Amino acid sequence: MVIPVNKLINKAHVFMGGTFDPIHYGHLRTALEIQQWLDVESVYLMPANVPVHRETPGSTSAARLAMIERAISGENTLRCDPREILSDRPSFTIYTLEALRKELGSEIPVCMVIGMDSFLTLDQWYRFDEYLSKCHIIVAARPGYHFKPNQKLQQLLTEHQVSEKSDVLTQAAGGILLHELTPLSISATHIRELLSNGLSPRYLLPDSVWDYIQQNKLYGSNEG
Ligand SMILES: Nc1ncnc2c1ncn2[C@@H]1O[C@H](COP(=O)(O)OP(=O)(O)OP(=O)(O)O)[C@@H](O)[C@H]1O
Ligand SMILES: O=C(O)c1ccc[n+]([C@@H]2O[C@H](COP(=O)([O-])O)[C@@H](O)[C@H]2O)c1
Repeated sequence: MVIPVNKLINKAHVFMGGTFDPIHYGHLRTALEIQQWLDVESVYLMPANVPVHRETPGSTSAARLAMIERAISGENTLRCDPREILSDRPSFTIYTLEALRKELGSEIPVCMVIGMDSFLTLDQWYRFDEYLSKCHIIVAARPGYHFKPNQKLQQLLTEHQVSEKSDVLTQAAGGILLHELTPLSISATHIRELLSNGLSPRYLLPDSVWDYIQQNKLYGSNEG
């Protein structure tokens, strides 16, 4: 059977890690736009359990997972990969990349999506010099974070930056691709601040997530 070209779905495995404390439209829109741009079947949101690089999240792992499930309910192209959040060990991304490679083999492209703020700290991540042998890195622009790489990151870019999506769809790993998206100046920090000041975060995140926050009185909110 001949499959029409526009029905061919790229096989790359794409994931976006985060604390998601709570998940908001900045995460969701980024994941969706990247899924559509790459024309892959889905993008996996990968919540961290024990973040290795920041304070303990303001809500439990179970609550963060429940909010993600509510946020992506009904959207087939976004999925949750709970491997980190269901694991007791610290959520070092390199362990996840090793596990993905074991499952997927060495040929399928793996793309890790991170925002510009995350990218600017990448050289401090555990065993970061091994990342590009295991995955591509897609860096999503984020309002408020300008592209100012330090010397180490500049060096990494000189060696690995690519400019076309075909570069990450046809090779298994090794490319860094910077990508512009609909700019959404939304952060979980701002949402938590609004809530702790008794203000509504509505329209910065899905109503299903806002309902969950109120029902469970998360982040110092009072039930509405
Ligand atoms: N508005 C946004 N636009 C683009 N990328 C984003 C946006 N918000 C978060 N990201 C990216 O999503 C990933 C997960 O982010 P995270 O869960 O830390 O959310 P956050 O809003 O940055 O949270 P916090 O304010 O608590 O640090 C990171 O790579 C981050 O850069
Ligand atoms: O493995 C590391 O050393 C490491 C250091 C900093 C961040 N990360 C991962 O980067 C992703 C985004 O982190 P954050 O703080 O924006 O939620 C999330 O999946 C973290 O586990 C991973």
